[in-house]
Amino acid sequence: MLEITNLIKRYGQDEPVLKGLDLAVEGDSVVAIVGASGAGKSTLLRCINRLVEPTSGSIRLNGTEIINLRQRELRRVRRKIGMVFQGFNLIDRLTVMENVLAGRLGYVSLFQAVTRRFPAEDIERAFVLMERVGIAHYANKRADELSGGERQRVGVVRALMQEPEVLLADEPTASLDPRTSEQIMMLLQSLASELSLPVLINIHNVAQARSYTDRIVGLRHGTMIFDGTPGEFEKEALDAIYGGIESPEDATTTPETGTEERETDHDRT
Ligand SMILES: Nc1ncnc2c1ncn2[C@@H]1O[C@H](COP(=O)(O)OP(=O)(O)OP(=O)(O)O)[C@@H](O)[C@H]1O
Repeated sequence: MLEITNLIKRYGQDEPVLKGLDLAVEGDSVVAIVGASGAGKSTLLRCINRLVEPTSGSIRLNGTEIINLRQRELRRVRRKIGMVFQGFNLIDRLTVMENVLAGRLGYVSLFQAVTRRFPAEDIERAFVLMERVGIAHYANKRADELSGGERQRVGVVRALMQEPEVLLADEPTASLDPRTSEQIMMLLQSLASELSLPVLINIHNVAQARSYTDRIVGLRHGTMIFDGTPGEFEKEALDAIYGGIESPEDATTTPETGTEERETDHDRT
């Protein structure tokens, strides 16, 4: 379980970007974090893995306080926090398998890492996960030979190789076409439930947030102003979060479209 209490983040002397957030996320819950540009969504995710240093508050992952951990303990806890990125963050010249195994770097010795001698169980786990997301046949291909959707599947498997206790996804579908985006959202949703893994997804596409998550958290200027189910996320919440301006994605994609796609594509993911 991830428990965030009174989280404040201030960059320099500026006005705080996160103004005392409270959020608790249980295993296998998929939470969308929505909000206008600059609302603090990325800062929130980055505070959780301490890529950004929180100013104050508490972030506990299955009982371990993350704030104030020193380097060594922080490295250990970071292994438990998987991250999926908008731009995939793969190493292009390496193969899919090599990229996937990078998820184990926090667990193996420097010698094993440098000589690429990963334990057999790591390689086996890599194949199981790659099979699961449909990229096992690309294991020996270079990462830059894959499509965007395939590259994001590599990113997801790399994160899962860490055996994470929480998965953070920062705009994981923003670089993908609508259909591929929905497949990735569906995949994250199914993996959360299969692995009992809480997943937090920063997302601009409100329709996809509604269709593929269990809970939506809305931020405005660093304050949580909505926390509810997709069914409760109606015009009033949208107006409060986006100041009455309909988000562009919501105008072009309806939640119903998402539902149809989900049924059609069910077997693929
Ligand atoms: N390293 C930084 N130094 C100073 N200010 C920052 C830094 N990173 C982010 N900010 C500011 O913090 C605020 C929140 O940024 P953040 O990236 O968390 O928002 P966001 O909701 O993720 O936006 P977007 O949807 O555009 O990615 C913005 O005003 C931004 O300019």
